[in-house]
Amino acid sequence: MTEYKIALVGFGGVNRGFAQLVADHNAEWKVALGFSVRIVGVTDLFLGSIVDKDGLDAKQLVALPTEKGAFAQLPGGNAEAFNETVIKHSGADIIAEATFTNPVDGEPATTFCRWALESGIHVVTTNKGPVALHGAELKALARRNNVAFEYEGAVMSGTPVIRLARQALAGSNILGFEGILNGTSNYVLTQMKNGLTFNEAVTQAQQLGYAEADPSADVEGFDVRLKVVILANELLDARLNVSDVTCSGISNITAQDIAQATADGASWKLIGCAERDVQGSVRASVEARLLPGTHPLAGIGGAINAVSFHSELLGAVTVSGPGAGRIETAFALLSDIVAIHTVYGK
Ligand SMILES: NC(=O)C1=CN([C@@H]2O[C@H](COP(=O)(O)OP(=O)(O)OC[C@H]3O[C@@H](n4cnc5c(N)ncnc54)[C@H](O)[C@@H]3O)[C@@H](O)[C@H]2O)C=CC1
Ligand SMILES: N[C@@H](CC=O)C(=O)O
Repeated sequence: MTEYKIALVGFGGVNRGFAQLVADHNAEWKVALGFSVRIVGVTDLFLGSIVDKDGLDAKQLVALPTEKGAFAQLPGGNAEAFNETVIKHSGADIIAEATFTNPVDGEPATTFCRWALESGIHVVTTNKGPVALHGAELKALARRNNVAFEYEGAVMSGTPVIRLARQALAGSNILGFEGILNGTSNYVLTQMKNGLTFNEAVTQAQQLGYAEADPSADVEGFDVRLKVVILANELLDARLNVSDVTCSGISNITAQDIAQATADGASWKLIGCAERDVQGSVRASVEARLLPGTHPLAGIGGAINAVSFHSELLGAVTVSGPGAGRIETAFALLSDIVAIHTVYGK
């Protein structure tokens, strides 16, 4: 029986959600998935760090109070975040990287991924920064070190999009995509329709664990822009940089705009899209659009996301599911570990 030793880098909503999955489901994974997981280290800028090569108690980790330096309360824990030690020297086979997304340079998460990959350790991440801004370099680094760099949760949380398009739609000739790719902004638009103010809806999205550390990334479209870059580079063979994608958000949409749209049977949605033209160049954008009620994306509400892939052989294929959420995104880390097990396991 394979047992993966995992170190968690960042212990906010997503990695705490992953520890919860381990606490609740590790025994059944042995039977259903053919492996189990042992958490050997955790590090977090706010909480500190802890390593135990014999394995940490996942339930105890989940129950840790969100207080500065809280890991010092556990035997062997420290109030300081020894990120490099935990990544390189905890004995982990896999690093689950879930620190904040930095949309400018992807740091420090990109450095964390590099440390792991250079040390021959697999990386699973939900962080959009390293993938959108340094994806090609990190994939090459992983290949050179014969390890995996997996990031299913970087787009649409636990809803399978990247692997589905890359594997199940291989050969269909994907020409483009359009989608609702941010849970927070879709939740905000939905709650404004239900009568909340913009600020009240953003606060709710933060409480529910959907929003970025800086929620302006959600409502100004920057988060979707990273996801568009990831999907376009992955599926359209594009080499887009963030600056290639035109970008605007939803913060200018007023309660009156929403009411008018509702009266007209339409809905405002933040849409990220990209398409390849006949010359092979890819154009991409992020913007709020007023969709008629008949549009397939018009009825997607709350933190649910959806993306339609346009392919030569199938026409439109649309996938819909959770676009944010702690447990939903933690599931994406599990799906990455399953993918690693399929290739490297046994
Ligand atoms: N929450 C969600 O629904 C989704 C989140 N993501 C991405 O997953 C990642 C994690 O998300 P959440 O857990 O919700 O964020 P969070 O803000 O709850 O947790 C991030 C944690 O990283 C820690 N951290 C920040 N800088 C660090 C550093 N230099 N070293 C060590 N730890 C550091 C923070 O102290 C915090 O506890 C983010 O990149 C986010 O964009 C992706 C898909 C969905
Ligand atoms: N803040 C993001 C989280 C997932 O990427 C969102 O709301 O979609």
